[in-house]
Amino acid sequence: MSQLVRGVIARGKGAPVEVTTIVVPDPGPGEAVVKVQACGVCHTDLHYREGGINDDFPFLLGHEAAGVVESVGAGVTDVAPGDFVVLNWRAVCGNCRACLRGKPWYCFATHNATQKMTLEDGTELSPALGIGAFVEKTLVAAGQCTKVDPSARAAAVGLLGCGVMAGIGAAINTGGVTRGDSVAVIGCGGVGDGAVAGAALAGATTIIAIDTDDQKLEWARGFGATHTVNARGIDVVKAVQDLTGGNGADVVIEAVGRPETYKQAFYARDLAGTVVLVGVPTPEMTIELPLLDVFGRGGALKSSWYGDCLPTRDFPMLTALYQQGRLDLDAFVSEEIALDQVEEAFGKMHTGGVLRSVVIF
Ligand SMILES: NC(=O)c1ccc[n+]([C@@H]2O[C@H](COP(=O)([O-])OP(=O)(O)OC[C@H]3O[C@@H](n4cnc5c(N)ncnc54)[C@H](O)[C@@H]3O)[C@@H](O)[C@H]2O)c1
Ligand SMILES: [Zn+2]
Ligand SMILES: [Zn+2]
Repeated sequence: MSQLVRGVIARGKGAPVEVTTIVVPDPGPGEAVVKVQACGVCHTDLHYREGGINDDFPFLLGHEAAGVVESVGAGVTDVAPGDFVVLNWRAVCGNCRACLRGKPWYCFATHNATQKMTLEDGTELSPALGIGAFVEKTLVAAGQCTKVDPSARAAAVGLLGCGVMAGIGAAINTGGVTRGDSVAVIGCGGVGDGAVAGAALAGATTIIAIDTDDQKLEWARGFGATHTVNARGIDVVKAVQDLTGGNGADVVIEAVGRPETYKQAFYARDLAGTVVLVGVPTPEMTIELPLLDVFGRGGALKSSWYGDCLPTRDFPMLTALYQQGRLDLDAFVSEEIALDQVEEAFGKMHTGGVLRSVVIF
């Protein structure tokens, strides 16, 4: 029997989101229905509602969530009703070329639920990042559910489902930050501060946080930034060079997704440094770089999807660090909000004052 629940959808490009009734089918083979307890508001949800990712409206937004498995379909053995799980948007297949080559974070056969959640009139919804979790209950593939310590706070560990994981993983997994490194992070929202926290966990000794908002910079210090730079009206590349003995940073992480910050990231690295691109640009964005500059700089230019994470390895590990007081996930949660405040939370991404708004059910 399908169930009727409340959820947040984006109907068309740029239109404000709305709370409406969603039809959640029973889980089919390999699927699970999860009672969502908390779901963070990520900038990628705003990209969806602005039509910046694709045009498959209407979207069921939300993808950074933790909750409890309510029911599972045939053949599901890894999770059972009652399990506390963090949802992931990349359930790796184990069999594709990427998986077999030991790089499952590039899995191109990601399994999401095959059935669709719909509106009451039968309109099929596109779940954001294959999840859709601004909803009381959601249908996902069982492989999208990763069990973590059930005593952990849902609002905190749910953030591992996207932004904070993307940031920590960009630093540790993609950037390979190690003890003694200098790291610059451009954009200190939930993702960028995840990168700051990841760099600190990895033992970086210089961590430069860069943002246009002083409040964000103050929070970045709390996550381990050793230096902060307000990017307004200054030469960001020079600022990073000045703080790294003229060299540029060993690892530069871009967590904004704009042409000017992509360009800053490219030039702010040490000649042998690594640039990690995490911010998501829109399809029309471009930058021009002299080929001599591309050629003349060694190191590596990488992008990072989901922090090159393995949810089954990384979610329980980071939850353990959180429980031990070594990773302050609570500090990412600026406010707990209700389902009908998602549009307001999008507004705060521009006006500031909030690191992560988290919808609590
Ligand atoms: N690659 C991935 O796997 C992945 C995962 C999640 C999110 N993202 C992307 O990462 C980006 C950041 O997401 P978020 O949720 O942290 O967003 P956010 O809105 O919380 O944070 C963005 C930050 O960038 C700052 N900023 C804006 N313009 C700037 C500039 N010119 N210089 C320096 N700082 C500037 C803002 O003040 C803000 O603090 C988005 O593009 C999002 O889509 C990527
Ligand atoms: Zn695969
Ligand atoms: Zn996200």
